[in-house]
Amino acid sequence: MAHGIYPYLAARCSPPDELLIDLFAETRQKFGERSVMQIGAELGALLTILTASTGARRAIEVGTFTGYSSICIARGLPDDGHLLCCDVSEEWTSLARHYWKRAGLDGRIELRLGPAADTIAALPAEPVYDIALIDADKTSYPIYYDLLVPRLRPGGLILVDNVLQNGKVLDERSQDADVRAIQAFNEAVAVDDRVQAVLLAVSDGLTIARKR
Ligand SMILES: C[S@@+](CC[C@H](N)C(=O)[O-])C[C@H]1O[C@@H](n2cnc3c(N)ncnc32)[C@H](O)[C@@H]1O
Repeated sequence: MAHGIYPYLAARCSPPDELLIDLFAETRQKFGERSVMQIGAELGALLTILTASTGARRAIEVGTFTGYSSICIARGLPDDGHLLCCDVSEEWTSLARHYWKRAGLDGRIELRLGPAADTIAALPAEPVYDIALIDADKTSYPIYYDLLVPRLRPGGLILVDNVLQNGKVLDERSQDADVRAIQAFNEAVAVDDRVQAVLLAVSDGLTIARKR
């Protein structure tokens, strides 16, 4: 992307509301540098748009942290929609729970604590999910993806965050485990004929894979 264009477009997306601004600030105040794990506001807006415009009713998220992405997805669901959140951290997700309540979304969101691969593997292998977000430990992305594809309805979307690794995916000699895992993951998704996929330069890179 041309130099300087990203801040321009990020500043011209619908801004986050007061609740998301408060969540961003409280995450930073409580968890310091860890707050960089939060998704950006422009990706948050895109999550709500994709969830709402596809008419999604059942969603699943791998990697919840303090809840920013989950709130954006849940806001795109209908009142009787359901989002299943998978994370390992009681501490980080306790802030998410607080904000789900404040947002009036706690009835729509369920949290399961534990390794996400175990949580997803324990779900029936039925194609019932309309939309999924993967945003957890990068080396496990292929595992999450392969567990999620059969659980997604035809036409459903898998969204995958951080697929550019701050541009480090271009370094074919990288020894960084996360970068190498994402490089391999991106190659595999591009030739996976179970889906139609596009890699977008939104935030740190977002893959959208639509199940055929
Ligand atoms: C990048 S953060 C997620 C950010 C979140 N989507 C947001 O919008 O704020 C990654 C999260 O993945 C979780 N995580 C890491 N390893 C995991 C695992 N094996 N199973 C489930 N969650 C895991 C971490 O606890 C952390 O909360």
